Amino acid sequence: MSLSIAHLGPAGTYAEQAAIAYADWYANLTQQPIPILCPCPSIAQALQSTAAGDTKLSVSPVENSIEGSVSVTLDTVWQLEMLQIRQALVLSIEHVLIAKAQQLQSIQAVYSHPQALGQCQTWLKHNLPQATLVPASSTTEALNYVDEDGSIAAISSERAAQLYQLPVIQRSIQDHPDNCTRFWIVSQKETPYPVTAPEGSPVYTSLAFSLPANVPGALLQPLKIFNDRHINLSRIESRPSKRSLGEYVFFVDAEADLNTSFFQSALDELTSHTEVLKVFGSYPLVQVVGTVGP
Ligand SMILES: O=C(O)C(=O)Cc1ccccc1
Repeated sequence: MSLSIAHLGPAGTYAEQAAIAYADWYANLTQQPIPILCPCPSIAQALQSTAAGDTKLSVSPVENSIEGSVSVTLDTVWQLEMLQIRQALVLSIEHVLIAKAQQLQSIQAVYSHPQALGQCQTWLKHNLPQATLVPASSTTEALNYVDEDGSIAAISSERAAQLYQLPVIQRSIQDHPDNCTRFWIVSQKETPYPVTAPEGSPVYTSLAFSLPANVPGALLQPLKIFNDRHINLSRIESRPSKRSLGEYVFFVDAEADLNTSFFQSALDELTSHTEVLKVFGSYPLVQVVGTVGP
């Protein structure tokens, strides 16, 4: 039976592009049938479908080079303790403006996923100051609002414009040319993962913790544990604990492999300086992305 992969849908999203690129890479490496893609209405629902066992893997955006973290992915992985990150991949993102307008001045509203609106905010401010920005559940869902008279536009990909045969009025509207999003490939902890990363792929460990007390220096202790071992932290991000105002969960990506005594000793020490500590997995960042056609 083919592997099933959940992702934010409908067809045409960047999450689907990442899932297609991963599925091709996976089938090529394992000589297994190409995985089946399962579009979901939200990022949280994609992760929940894997947690519930309805899909084997999910592909979720976690961080963008312009907009930063995708909070819903962090919050959901923190909540669903049965999940484990198995791999990361990076997709290059080029946004296009889709509208039936003849000129930009006719556009009164722009719909897109909040990540895409954020990644294009400077371009939008300079080129469409009159337009209202409206969040949609995905860049593809935004295309439903593109109207015949050209007053409503959507930000999506060139690939989505081709899939749904809609006109592109402006290309490459992201605020920086090298716009990239990192995605996590996630499974249940007990699901065997048959893929071995190519030699030399960098390995990361993602974890998160809350602190035992909201006092000066409380964060310093956990950070010192990594510093003492010269473990580089490629990301540290705080999210509200949702329990009380001013209380946070810290999400950390460490450039180190969990399966070393070196990192295990850091975790042992970390346990005594944190309240709740969750390790989401140790995984390689693999260059899997080619060009995905429509
Ligand atoms: O809405 C999409 O297409 C997504 O996959 C979410 C998203 C949006 C913008 C950049 C990366 C991911």
